[in-house]
Amino acid sequence: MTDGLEPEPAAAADLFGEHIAKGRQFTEALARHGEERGLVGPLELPRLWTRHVLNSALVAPLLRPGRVGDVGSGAGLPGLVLGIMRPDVSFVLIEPMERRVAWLERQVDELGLANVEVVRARAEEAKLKGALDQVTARAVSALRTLIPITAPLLRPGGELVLMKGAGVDGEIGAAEKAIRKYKVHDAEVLVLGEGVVSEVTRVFRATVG
Ligand SMILES: C[S@@+](CC[C@H](N)C(=O)[O-])C[C@H]1O[C@@H](n2cnc3c(N)ncnc32)[C@H](O)[C@@H]1O
Repeated sequence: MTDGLEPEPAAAADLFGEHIAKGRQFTEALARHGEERGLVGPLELPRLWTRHVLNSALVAPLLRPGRVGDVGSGAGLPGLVLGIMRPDVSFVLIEPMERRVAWLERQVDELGLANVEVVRARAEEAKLKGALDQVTARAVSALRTLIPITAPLLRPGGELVLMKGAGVDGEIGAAEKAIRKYKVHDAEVLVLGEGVVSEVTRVFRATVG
């Protein structure tokens, strides 16, 4: 057990299923090294499971076998959590900051995630245009600026799976121009985890092209 880390919530084993050992390994590594590496603030340890790891884990059932990009993975949220939970999906974690990339690569190695690749780049400069089936992102930017950097990575008919806060409806209103420009359609807001975790996760899901 790592000092200050929230005890593992009951929902963790249910959500991770057979992958719970790796879920614990990643969460404990983040609790141990996250602060010194500037990945999570000290105040996050008592809510690392619920607010960060389980919140990310709730997205796993939305993914389909194929190639999924996680833009701005940072500490590996949601990319590494999803990589652990969905070995049937190929992930590419797109992150520009060198020390975060080093962390992600080390975790991929230590967790033995053969399905996860790390690319050091800003999304708009990554050589992945039109290459992905789905794109995830969490806490990167508002939809107005997030859609222009994520939508071009998708193949026609690919899907945005963007984790958002309670202000998502306002973000959608402000993103109208980008939604039209990037041919974003069939958009919906999913509320995940009600009755399962203390903080629900909202996802803006939409098809592009
Ligand atoms: C606030 S952090 C969130 C990290 C992680 N997704 C999370 O939920 O904890 C935002 C991350 O997005 C990355 N980022 C910012 N702009 C980006 C861009 N244009 N393309 C890819 N990543 C970007 C930053 O380097 C940073 O790691």
